[in-house]
Amino acid sequence: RVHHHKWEVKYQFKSPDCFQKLAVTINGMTPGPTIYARQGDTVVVEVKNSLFTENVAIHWHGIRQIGTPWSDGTEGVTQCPIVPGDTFTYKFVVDRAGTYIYHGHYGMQRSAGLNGMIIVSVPDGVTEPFSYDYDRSILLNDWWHKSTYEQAAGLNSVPFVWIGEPQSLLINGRGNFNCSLAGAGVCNATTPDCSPYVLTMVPGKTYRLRIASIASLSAFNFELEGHSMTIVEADGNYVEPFVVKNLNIYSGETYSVIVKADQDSSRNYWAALNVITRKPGTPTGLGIINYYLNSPKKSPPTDPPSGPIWNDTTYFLRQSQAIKARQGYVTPPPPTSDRVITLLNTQNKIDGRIKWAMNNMSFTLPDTPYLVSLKQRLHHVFNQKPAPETYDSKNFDVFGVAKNTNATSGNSIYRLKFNSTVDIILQNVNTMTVNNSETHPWHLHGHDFWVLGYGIGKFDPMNDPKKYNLVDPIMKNTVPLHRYGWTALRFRADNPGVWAFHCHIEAHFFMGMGVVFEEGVAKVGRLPSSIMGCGETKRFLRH
Ligand SMILES: O=C1O[C@H]([C@@H](O)CO)C(O)=C1O
Repeated sequence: RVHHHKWEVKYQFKSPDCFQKLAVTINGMTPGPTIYARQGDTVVVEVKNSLFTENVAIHWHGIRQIGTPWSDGTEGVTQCPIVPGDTFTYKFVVDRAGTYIYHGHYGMQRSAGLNGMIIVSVPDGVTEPFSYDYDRSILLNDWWHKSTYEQAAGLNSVPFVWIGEPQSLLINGRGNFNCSLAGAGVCNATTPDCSPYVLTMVPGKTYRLRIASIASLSAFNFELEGHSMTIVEADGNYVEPFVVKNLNIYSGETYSVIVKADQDSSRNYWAALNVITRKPGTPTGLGIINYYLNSPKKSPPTDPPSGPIWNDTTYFLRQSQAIKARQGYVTPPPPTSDRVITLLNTQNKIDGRIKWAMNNMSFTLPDTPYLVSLKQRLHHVFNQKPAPETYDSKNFDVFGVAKNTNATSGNSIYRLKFNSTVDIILQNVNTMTVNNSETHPWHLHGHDFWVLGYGIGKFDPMNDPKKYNLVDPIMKNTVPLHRYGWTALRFRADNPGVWAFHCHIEAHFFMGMGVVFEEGVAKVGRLPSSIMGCGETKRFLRH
């Protein structure tokens, strides 16, 4: 089956947390419309850019784009941006059931509201390894009142202006800012835009909740007061079920949890969204679990859950380590890898601006998308020197304030041997601030990777690999790198194309926290001319 969607991307005034802001919308909505499809279907999305003064690109997060690398929607990597007034058609196959998201991948538009969910159901005749009565989706986000334009300009200015903590946390696009703090600006506490999200549950029934985070900065803890959750899916892969009181979810991750409406049906409960891993500066985001026949407006009689202590890294690490592939659905990783790339994550200062660098290279996008320059062999449009494979680990103190030595900006990439097995060791450290390390959710385009292990402190290449889970590791596309920690991943470079791998914090990617992998680009089919038009790609349009 083929699903056709026609989307118009434009600015509209929205008040998701009662405070009015210009948001980037799809057909007037933020979050945008949910895409529903069945495994194996083709999705076609015609995107018209009606922003007038800004480019657009949309990434289908978790969809591997096998055979369609030009539809990945990564501006500067897989396509030229869609210029104002133009229409671009994305076409791809959703080859695996699961919960996915989509979002803008140009500038910081994801943060301005350009995001939504993709729900892929199992093919007819296939049953899932868990059962439920109802299927519901919950998209989590953080929200600022300043325009993302202003935020991006600040991040690029000397002196550097940080975006700060969000004003609100949104559950399915709804938050509740205290209008008495609004100062200048329009704030209306009674607008229907910001009435809290209500999840109505029928007593005794079982719910599958598909929970995704599209947050720009925050890591979240999501709790359904009084109800435990059984985690059964992560990033489109089945999880060996385990029960949690609350879910730690990092930007770019998706989960399915099973929840039973088995509590006191005479009252309602809170759905609570709290910030973790950064010192919270934002009130708890609140929704209502409404037991059927109570009024959805009836406030729960209890205080909302305040979440775990924000810096309880042990707790976050334990939940990450508990996620295993479901028995019967395990794809074991290759036992060894052909190449190990170690990526040191540092905060740096370059030309007076704060940046993030991987092995001392802060990533910048070239004017000509890599997919075109690599396929057409335009060797002069980006630095051909391979990106740095590792860092000087012997002389690096991961707990000390970053010394900021020798960092530069660059657009070199990693070229991977087609079909080879690659290990990535992400190494976190202290930032440029004393006693501070930040959690970074890393997202890989075009693949799932096996999550081999996590640890705290400096990765030990002699001993830590002995503790890798090579038996039943989960496969994911987004994974947290915990504070002062390391995360080890393995993937097969088996998808011809050019793929970004980056921190899913919008501001951090903007500040250079990413790398690019190329594999098998010679095997990529004829590139559609619709991805061209910018930089050196213009020469291929002159016929
Ligand atoms: O990238 C970041 O910059 C700030 C801060 O470190 C400097 O202002 C912050 O909290 C980030 O996550």
